[in-house]
Amino acid sequence: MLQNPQGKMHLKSANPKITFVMKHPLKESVGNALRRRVPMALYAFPGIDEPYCFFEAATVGTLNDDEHDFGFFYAPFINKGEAPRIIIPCDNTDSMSVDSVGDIRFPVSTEFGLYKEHVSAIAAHHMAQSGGKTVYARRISDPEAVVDWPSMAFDYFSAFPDTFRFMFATPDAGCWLGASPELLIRRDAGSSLLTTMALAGTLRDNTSEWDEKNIEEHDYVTRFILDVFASLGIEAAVSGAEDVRFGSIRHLCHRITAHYSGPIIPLLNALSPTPALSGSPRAEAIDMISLLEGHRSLYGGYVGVNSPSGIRAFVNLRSMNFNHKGGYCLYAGGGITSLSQPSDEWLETEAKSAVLRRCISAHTINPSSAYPNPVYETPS
Ligand SMILES: C=C(O[C@@H]1C=C(C(=O)O)C=C[C@H]1O)C(=O)O
Repeated sequence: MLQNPQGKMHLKSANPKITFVMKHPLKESVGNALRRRVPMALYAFPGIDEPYCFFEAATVGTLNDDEHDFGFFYAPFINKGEAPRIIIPCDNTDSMSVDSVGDIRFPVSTEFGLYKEHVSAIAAHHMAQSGGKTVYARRISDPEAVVDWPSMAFDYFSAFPDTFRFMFATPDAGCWLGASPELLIRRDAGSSLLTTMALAGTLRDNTSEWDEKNIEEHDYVTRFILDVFASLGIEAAVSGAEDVRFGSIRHLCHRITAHYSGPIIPLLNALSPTPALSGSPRAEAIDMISLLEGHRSLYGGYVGVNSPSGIRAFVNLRSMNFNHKGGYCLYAGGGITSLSQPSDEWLETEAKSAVLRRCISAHTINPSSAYPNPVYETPS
């Protein structure tokens, strides 16, 4: 259904008590919600075309284990164990305005010169340490471009039907959209079966075998997840290696399952950010990221849905922060080890963000003079 946003559709609420009456086709409703600057969320689970959304009335609170709040939740990259924020459908139109965040200041685009300098420094650091990994991300931003966000989002979502697609707006987070291939946690209601994945390592072609660099950066993630589970007394099983496709690229993936019926929020917060988005050793990698990149906001944190059928959380990546009035910043990163080459890593971030950039260009109404076209420097 996301492929045909003009058509009629059944909208499902995450909260069984709320019925949504859509007066407009979906794309128009998204546009109206953004213009009205009220909290909203729209999402579609991997492999399912039917989007769920709350536009008409929604409020923002915190998601706690002991409260059965159903809705769309999100947490930032730097997460000091706080409960995620949650957007909950409600009966009243909320007076909260997404504008109350004030004017969003988007970080500037990371130029290749700075990127190369940072990636080289990180690789040298891991060489000196004889191991380890840091996930370094670049920003691609245009503070002024005006984009038709609903059309852009539906194009982007249509390109990645196997991902968790999301778009939401709140006063504290501003507006975000993304298509995440990376599951953080899934637990169905009434079941203690927990599923997660180690997803790290990227190839830009269809033929290469997984090499030492990719296997090393992947293994940090698998080991970290298993260590977190072990620290909570959770015994886990790891599946065989598989490739997960994202457009023209492939990621190395191991699915991990366990039985766990304990509180889920502490587990989510212990896992996030995994070394797929931070690095290893994790605390040191997070410090290095803060120093070199600055504030990541929600990129690298998680987004998800708590509903009567269970909880599903995904890593917030292949995503962007935008302002309904104009301006955006998208994020694209990759794991840097002692074996990293800055030009290769840059091309990896180009590949990860290619569809997002293409969709933005296709739906830009007035390219700003500061950044008329997404033309990227080719690394030398
Ligand atoms: C950091 C990103 O992706 C992560 C890093 C990967 C890698 O370094 O190979 C692969 C998948 C993701 O876990 C991103 O897309 O921004």
